[in-house]
Amino acid sequence: MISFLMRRTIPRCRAYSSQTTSELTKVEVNEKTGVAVVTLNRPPVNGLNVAALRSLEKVIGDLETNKCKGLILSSSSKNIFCAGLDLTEIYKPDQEKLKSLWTAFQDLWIKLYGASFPTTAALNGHAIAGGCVLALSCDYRVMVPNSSIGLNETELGISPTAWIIASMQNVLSKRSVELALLQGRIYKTNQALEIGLIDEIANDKDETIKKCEEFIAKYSRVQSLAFSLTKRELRGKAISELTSNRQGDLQFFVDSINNPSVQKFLEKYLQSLKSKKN
Ligand SMILES: CCCC/C=C/CC(=O)SCCNC(=O)CCNC(=O)[C@H](O)C(C)(C)COP(=O)(O)OP(=O)(O)OC[C@H]1O[C@@H](n2cnc3c(N)ncnc32)[C@H](O)[C@@H]1OP(=O)(O)O
Repeated sequence: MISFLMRRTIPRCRAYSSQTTSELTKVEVNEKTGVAVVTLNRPPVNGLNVAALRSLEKVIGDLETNKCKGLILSSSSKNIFCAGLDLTEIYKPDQEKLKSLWTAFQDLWIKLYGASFPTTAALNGHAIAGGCVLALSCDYRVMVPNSSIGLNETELGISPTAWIIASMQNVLSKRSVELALLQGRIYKTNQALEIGLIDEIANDKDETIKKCEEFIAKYSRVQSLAFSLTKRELRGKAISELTSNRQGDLQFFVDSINNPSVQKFLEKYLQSLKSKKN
């Protein structure tokens, strides 16, 4: 069943004993449970460029084909889950690359949000903007202390589009979504737990994975077909709204990014990230 993931086999004593590694996304499947740990691997911050988005999308597609029992999305970084879209791809962007970036992000969201198996995010660190979208696209989120999570797009001058809002509305109260999005607010771990943006806190990365495994195990008695049909009923509307308006959604993003005031802000923002070290 999971033979496609077994090209590089590691010793049986490990719980997760079959694995493939691409440069950008590492996959380890527990042969006993069929649960896959998928690790984002684009140092330093797992910035999402086209290749990273496509790599993750392909992995999820393969897991779907191979009837995976559950997904744990993790990161190879010590303290960052994902810092969102690669800012260097949206500052002074090449227009074709910009379109490919958003199209790849749409494709990934459709696969992850609509996955027919339980999905979890083991947040071993910050999950900002697109990183938060990845977490919100999963069914469950566990985060380590002293990290941050949220959608800061309005701070950057970009307005979140309908499917991103839908992902947040799936998790938070209407009031919390309004406050979070209109303020472009980033939450610390304990605040995120309070409003329901994450489901649990874990002490460290290993514990995030353990808690995600426990969550997925709760579905062991649920019929796969019933699970996927129910998820489709719950999430299908948001997905079909995007699939029927892909071009409009893309144009909105491209226009937002090309807005001179957004470009001006991105320039300062990138400088401020760089100057933190000095
Ligand atoms: C309608 C639109 C809705 C959805 C759209 C989504 C758009 C996005 O996702 S835009 C991306 C927004 N992301 C952010 O605002 C996050 C920015 N980064 C941070 O806040 C911090 O880096 C961090 C909290 C994630 C981590 O902080 P830490 O102190 O550990 O590391 P840094 O020194 O800040 O970063 C290391 C290194 O990485 C560069 N970098 C950080 N984030 C990004 C990024 N998103 N893309 C590309 N590069 C990034 C940062 O500049 C540093 O680079 P140098 O080592 O070269 O200085």
